[in-house]
Amino acid sequence: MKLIQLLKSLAFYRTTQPIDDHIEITDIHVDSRQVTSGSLFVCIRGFTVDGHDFVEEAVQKGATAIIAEKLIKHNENIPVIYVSDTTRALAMLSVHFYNDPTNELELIGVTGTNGKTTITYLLETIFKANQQRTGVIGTIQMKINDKAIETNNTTPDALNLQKAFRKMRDEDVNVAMMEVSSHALDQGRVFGCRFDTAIFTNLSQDHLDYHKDMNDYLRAKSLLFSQLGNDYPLNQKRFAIINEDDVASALLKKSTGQYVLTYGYHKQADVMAKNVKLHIDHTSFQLETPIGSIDIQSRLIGLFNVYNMLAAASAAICHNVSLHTIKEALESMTGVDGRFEPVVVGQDFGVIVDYAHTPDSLENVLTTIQEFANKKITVVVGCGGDRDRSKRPLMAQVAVKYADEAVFTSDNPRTEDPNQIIEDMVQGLNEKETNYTVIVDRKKAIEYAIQKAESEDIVIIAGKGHETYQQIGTEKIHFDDREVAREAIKNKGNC
Ligand SMILES: CC(=O)N[C@H]1[C@@H](OP(=O)(O)OP(=O)(O)OC[C@H]2O[C@@H](n3ccc(=O)[nH]c3=O)[C@H](O)[C@@H]2O)O[C@H](CO)[C@@H](O)[C@@H]1O[C@H](C)C(=O)N[C@@H](C)C(=O)N[C@H](CCC(=O)O)C(=O)O
Ligand SMILES: Nc1ncnc2c1ncn2[C@@H]1O[C@H](COP(=O)(O)OP(=O)(O)OP(=O)(O)O)[C@@H](O)[C@H]1O
Ligand SMILES: N[C@H](CCC[C@H](N)C(=O)O)C(=O)O
Ligand SMILES: [Mg+2]
Repeated sequence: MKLIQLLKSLAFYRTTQPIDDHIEITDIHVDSRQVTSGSLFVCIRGFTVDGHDFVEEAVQKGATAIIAEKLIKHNENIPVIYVSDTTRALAMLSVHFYNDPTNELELIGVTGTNGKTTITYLLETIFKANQQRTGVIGTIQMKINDKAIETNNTTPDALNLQKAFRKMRDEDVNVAMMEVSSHALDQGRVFGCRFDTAIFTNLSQDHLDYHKDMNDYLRAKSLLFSQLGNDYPLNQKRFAIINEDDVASALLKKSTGQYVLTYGYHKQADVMAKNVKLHIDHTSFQLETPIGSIDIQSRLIGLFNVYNMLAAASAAICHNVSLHTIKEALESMTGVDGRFEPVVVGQDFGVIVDYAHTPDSLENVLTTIQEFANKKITVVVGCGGDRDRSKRPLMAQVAVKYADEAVFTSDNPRTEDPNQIIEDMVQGLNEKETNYTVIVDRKKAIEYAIQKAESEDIVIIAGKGHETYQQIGTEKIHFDDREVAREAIKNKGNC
């Protein structure tokens, strides 16, 4: 694409020299290490380094133009285009470069502290059952139809997002569901995405390393709703799908000028679960919606998953999927990678791997297990390094409150001392709360819990779910809770 053409996506800019009509842009890059000949390099000020410091490297690698927001020294032959905000410019340029791909597909965004990944996978199953071609973007991976692509972030930056949506369109995807993290909303990674539907799951404590406080965290989440398609024609309805039972629902409803569809269990809502029956191996409820009601029997466990199913069903009916198809899909879903995933090697006790890494999700998972367990519950849990420190004591409190024994261990210590992270957790406990053991080495912690388990006990290994690594320092070492648990069960030898 011609540079002069691409720059039409920017409202105002200044250039160091007149833009030559012939300059062709072959690609856009934000990382100097990835620049290829003929690219446009956009300088982004990061949390760690400043992209403006890498212009020289970008030019050496063949960048033919630079977008910057602060004065840079430059090679006279390369035009520099100055804008007031390079992050916003990146989104606009990417949308233009990839020819506005989200205008060509139905796009559903999911935000909230817990449940996003689960809901996007439920939606994928529903839309597949509806004979549509699907794309998924989120924590585990990106998926284009059945092809999985590895990603670094739950929500990629604006450039990689628009590129991914174009790839989806090239593969005839017509509906995409993506997790929209609060970090992404705060950093403008989803500027330029034309959401048709925005889902809110719930709000509870997490990420207070990044957000100043819970209000700031909620403000970031609300951006998905305030950015929801105000420029759309009336015949194309946009929906905000909101959990009525969550205290944040009132503010989020006010944040959007679009249609609102609420879902819930306790409070009166547009879409409701009635007659909920929770069992150890399945869940049943009646799904009541504005287009009718239908009985659902699902293999997902726990009330929190009823909420996830309500959210997914609500979005699906807004996208004209029939109740019959929603039922068929929800009932076919066996689970999501690393979420409440049983590890079964023929042993006579239960082992579950789950991704609970917040106080609220840990409480949900432990209270769900408590409902069915009649013998000992052991939880193996840690807290991530270089992440919200204030959730550590809260997670320890939840662990000792709902489990008979907690084994505190490491969960991606990153650049922190794992002993100190566990110390921060233990600080949350009083002298009467002694039902815990500290085993820093996660493998040994899992082995210990499994070794001690007796017939019908339940061991829940929380926090890492689908992850296949342990990040120590800046290095990622292969580690999979499910593999370690399976090995430990075999070594115990009662299966
Ligand atoms: C705190 C945070 O959000 N950081 C994100 C941010 O990185 P950063 O600001 O540190 O970037 P940086 O390293 O300073 O680089 C600045 C610029 O210089 C460029 N650069 C850098 C080095 C170089 O040699 N040349 C060069 O050009 C970089 O490409 C970049 O454009 O921008 C990067 C690119 O988009 C992200 O990958 C990165 O996410 C990091 C890996 C991260 O851990 N983020 C977490 C906190 C996060 O975003 N999590 C949420 C999910 C949370 C949840 O809901 O559970 C997510 O959406 O993933
Ligand atoms: N609706 C929910 N409410 C509370 N807890 C939930 C809910 N759904 C799932 N959980 C718990 O949270 C964990 C993470 O679920 P999931 O991966 O779907 O959430 P997420 O919002 O994508 O998380 P992340 O922000 O890390 O990407 C699950 O393993 C389960 O323990
Ligand atoms: N997306 C979450 C994942 C946390 C998972 C847990 N295993 C950890 O590393 O803290 C985060 O980045 O906070
Ligand atoms: Mg997720």
